Amino acid sequence: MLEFELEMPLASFTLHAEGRVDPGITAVLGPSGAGKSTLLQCLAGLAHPVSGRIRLGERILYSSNGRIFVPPEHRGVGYVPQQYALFPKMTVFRNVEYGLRARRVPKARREVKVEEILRRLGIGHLARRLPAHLSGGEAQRVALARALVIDPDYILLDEPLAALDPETREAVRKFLRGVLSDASCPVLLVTHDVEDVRRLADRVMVIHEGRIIFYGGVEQWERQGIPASTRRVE
Ligand SMILES: Nc1ncnc2c1ncn2[C@@H]1O[C@H](COP(=O)(O)OP(=O)(O)OP(=O)(O)O)[C@@H](O)[C@H]1O
Repeated sequence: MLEFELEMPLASFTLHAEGRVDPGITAVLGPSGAGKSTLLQCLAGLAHPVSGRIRLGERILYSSNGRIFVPPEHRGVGYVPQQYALFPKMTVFRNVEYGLRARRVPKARREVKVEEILRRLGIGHLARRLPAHLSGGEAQRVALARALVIDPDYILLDEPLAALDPETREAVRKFLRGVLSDASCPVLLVTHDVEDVRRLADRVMVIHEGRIIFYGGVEQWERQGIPASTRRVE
């Protein structure tokens, strides 16, 4: 289980997020500008809160009191940012290999791991391509392969389906469900689309102005009629 309590002043409000995430897929919802991406960046170790703590099981990843800040590459996090952020001059293979190199995994082992994940995600044939020559759906899979190849302890996906056309979106949804359904770790998936919640999520977390105002099952969320709003509530 991933537990956190985070405080970080933002442009127009302070992110003050306190919660826990159980294993399985949690859809993260909330109006634009609510703090969803910032929360994921804090959990990944890419944004610095002013105070708080993050705990994954027994491991403390961040504690302002204890002066602990585990850097992203040592958190065991699989993170897919909004625009995938693939390295443009590296092939697909090198992009996916990157996290293993950073962890000093030996070359032979790296090759086995990368080939295995590319095959699992159905993109083995793209290994030598550069990101500029990938479709949106293919780039999405490469970003996911890069996040999963390190066998992450938790997974953060920031609007992984947003840039896709409706047809690809549906295909990628099925594929994500397949890949992540056996993930026994916490997965946070930011989305604005109610269909993503219904098809992918085990639970829902709703953020409003930097605070978590709901965390619970999909049915409970539907019963309460909380919208997967795309607009800031004025
Ligand atoms: N480093 C920062 N310092 C100060 N303010 C920030 C910082 N990063 C983001 N913000 C502001 O914090 C608010 C939350 O931004 P964030 O990107 O986390 O929202 P979001 O819920 O992911 O939105 P969207 O759904 O549009 O992607 C916004 O008002 C944004 O302008």
